Amino acid sequence: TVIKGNPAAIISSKNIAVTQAPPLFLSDDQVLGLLDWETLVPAIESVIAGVDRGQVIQPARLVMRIPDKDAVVLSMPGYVKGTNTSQDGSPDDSLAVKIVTSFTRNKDIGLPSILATVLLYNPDNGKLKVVMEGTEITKWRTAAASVVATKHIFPRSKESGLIVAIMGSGAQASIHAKAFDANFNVKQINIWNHRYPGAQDLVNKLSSEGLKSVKAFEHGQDAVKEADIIVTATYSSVPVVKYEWIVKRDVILMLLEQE
Ligand SMILES: NC(=O)C1=CN([C@@H]2O[C@H](COP(=O)(O)OP(=O)(O)OC[C@H]3O[C@@H](n4cnc5c(N)ncnc54)[C@H](O)[C@@H]3O)[C@@H](O)[C@H]2O)C=CC1
Ligand SMILES: O=C(O)C1=NCCCC1
Repeated sequence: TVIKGNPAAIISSKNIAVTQAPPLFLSDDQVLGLLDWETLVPAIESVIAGVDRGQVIQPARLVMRIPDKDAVVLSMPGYVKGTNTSQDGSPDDSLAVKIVTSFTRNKDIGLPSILATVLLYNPDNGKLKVVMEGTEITKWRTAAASVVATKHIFPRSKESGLIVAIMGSGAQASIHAKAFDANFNVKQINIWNHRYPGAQDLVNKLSSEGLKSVKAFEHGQDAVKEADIIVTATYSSVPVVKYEWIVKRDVILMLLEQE
């Protein structure tokens, strides 16, 4: 796809929708090129604050299960009343629908379990502006929300030398390791997976990407016992962390759940 102009500017501009221009298509790679923690974390922070101020419309998501495929389809519309003005001087309201598919057997064919599409509309007339693959933005957004939660509700989040334990070694485990490494003063990241080689593979991948002090653990209890921050990112139907494993008195626990 050839994008004329800066995709970020096109997305935030309303002019594209006023004309008869067809929707822009953005691939995951193109979306990835627009994502960074410095922009995303404050954006998520501001939208969560907007919920409190009544600036966000976000109905409960529609969940469709397909039991014979171990699959779920989630439909998530959302509207955010803008507070700033965009380049053309009008408020930067946003109207979008995200559709997520969760096919847990996808690992067998080398596809992510969670795939997503985001449809972005002109908030004043409902015209479709952008169709984007939403798998990367979904990964990043989820981890950014964990960062925001940690910043605001974990009193020790500004401490240095934090230990993060991550249960799972898939897409969310990986992006949470990167998010916590980039946004907090982390001393060590412990990775546990129900299949140990998965934890080792993720440690190798993160280390090769420059993360320091990432360690694989064979037993969940060992991974969490010194942890300040614990993230569970698995498809397990039973708890992967036991209360009695947690040694420190003030720990933040983030549970990423399948519907
Ligand atoms: N990928 C995303 O953007 C988001 C994912 N989530 C949720 O986070 C969780 C993990 O998702 P992903 O990392 O994307 O999936 P993934 O398929 O990439 O990783 C799944 C992880 O769960 C482990 N696992 C699978 N079955 C297990 C079992 N029975 N017991 C223990 N561990 C098991 C796998 O070994 C792997 O480490 C899911 O519950 C998902 O719904 C939530 C929000 C966004
Ligand atoms: O995007 C989200 O929110 C998701 N929630 C749970 C399943 C994966 C995506």
